[in-house]
Amino acid sequence: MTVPNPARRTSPRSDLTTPPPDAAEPRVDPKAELDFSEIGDVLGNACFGCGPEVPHGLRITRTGHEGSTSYGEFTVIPEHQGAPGLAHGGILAAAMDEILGTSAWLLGGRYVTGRLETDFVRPVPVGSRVHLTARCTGVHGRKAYMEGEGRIGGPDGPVAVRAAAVFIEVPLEHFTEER
Ligand SMILES: CCCCCCCCCCCCCC(=O)SCCNC(=O)CCNC(=O)[C@H](O)C(C)(C)COP(=O)(O)OP(=O)(O)OC[C@H]1O[C@@H](n2cnc3c(N)ncnc32)[C@H](O)[C@@H]1OP(=O)(O)O
Repeated sequence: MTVPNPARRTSPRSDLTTPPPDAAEPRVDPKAELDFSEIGDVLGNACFGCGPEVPHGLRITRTGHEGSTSYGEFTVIPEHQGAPGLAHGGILAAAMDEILGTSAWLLGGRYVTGRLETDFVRPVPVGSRVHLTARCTGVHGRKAYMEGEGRIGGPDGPVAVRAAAVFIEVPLEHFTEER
């Protein structure tokens, strides 16, 4: 049996992260496009992914979107290292989680990651600028199916990481209730 080489696949999707045939096309909520301040009420500026002053955080900057496709960037710093001189895989997965979550946000609901699948395609040296892209591939009930990739050095740079995910819509209380 031939084992597929993940580096040669163009999508990391499994059955669990592939929208079902009756999934709806994603629709961006114009309010979500405009009302960016609301996410600050939920996440504040303490988010490891995008908090602008979180020590050793990813400090991802969101650079724009077209429909549900969102774009962002971050730089791999020494504190993100796993193997010597290279980004830790968990850091790259966190970066994908953040940009996938940004595209889910644009749908207008409040979403959390239910499942995140990641293919690590090539090593990412410390100091790299990683360009992130994510999009919604379908919506089914409370589930938003997402996928994206991270490229080294520029939007057309080599793909380093690919991810697919299912985000689940939750009520505001998910974030505010005491636990
Ligand atoms: C641009 C402007 C800026 C915007 C910035 C925003 C950026 C934000 C960036 C942030 C980025 C970081 C983001 C983060 O880091 S979010 C933090 C990480 N995630 C979590 O903490 C989530 C923890 N889990 C839960 O709270 C619950 O398990 C949830 C809420 C997910 C579901 O529990 P709940 O009891 O509510 O729902 P349910 O169990 O009835 O399931 C409902 C449906 O969902 C399906 N399902 C459930 N789990 C999975 C799964 N694992 N794979 C596939 N499917 C799954 C399930 O089959 C069912 O489908 P169906 O039977 O209806 O068909």
